[in-house]
Amino acid sequence: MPEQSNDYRVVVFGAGGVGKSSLVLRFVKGTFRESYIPTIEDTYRQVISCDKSICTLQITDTTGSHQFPAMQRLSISKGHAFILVYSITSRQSLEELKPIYEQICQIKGDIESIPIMLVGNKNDENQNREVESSEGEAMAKKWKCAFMETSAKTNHNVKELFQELLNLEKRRTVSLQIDGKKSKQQKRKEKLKGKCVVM
Ligand SMILES: Nc1nc2c(ncn2[C@@H]2O[C@H](COP(=O)(O)OP(=O)(O)OP(=O)(O)O)[C@@H](O)[C@H]2O)c(=O)[nH]1
Repeated sequence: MPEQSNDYRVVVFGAGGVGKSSLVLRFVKGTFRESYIPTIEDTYRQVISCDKSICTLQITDTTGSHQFPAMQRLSISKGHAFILVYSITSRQSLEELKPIYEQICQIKGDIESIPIMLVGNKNDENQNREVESSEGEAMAKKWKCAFMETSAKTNHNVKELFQELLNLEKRRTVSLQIDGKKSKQQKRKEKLKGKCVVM
């Protein structure tokens, strides 16, 4: 977990209607609503145990609207980890994640040190599928992040999604500690290798 803070800030991004609020509400409150109420921005707190201590997971559910670029930049700056959500029923929603990913790269720099999950939600809607799992996986590989398909409706992989994000953070912390012992030249080489690529 980041030093000097007991809050671990996770920011959820994605196009309007992909199910960001539904995933967060399913995780935090265990509920699901069929109706669609667009979000401006909501923040939820969940107490979790990490190793032998307690910390707070602060989850920011952002708007799917493109009207608030300053809010988006601020959320990226403050975030420790990111969940990028598209709907498997909308290829467009996957496309819309690209500029968000690019902006995370620009603001955060060394992208490989940031826990990011690419999430294909609504996987209960297989009959309306526009994006194959293999395409999500390929994108995640390109973006050097982890990938999962979920359904906020059926509760498929929702807890696992947040758990995996925390696992990524844990692995990152360990690798940063190991990294501390590497030579400057080796670190530079690895940094160059970790540059962001957008398809
Ligand atoms: N079938 C199915 N529908 C879902 C799922 N997740 C969300 N929905 C539905 O999709 C619609 C939009 O869900 P939201 O969670 O409000 O989407 P959002 O991404 O937060 O939307 P914005 O607030 O506009 O950014 C609602 O009608 C939900 O019931 C899912 O996993 N499966």
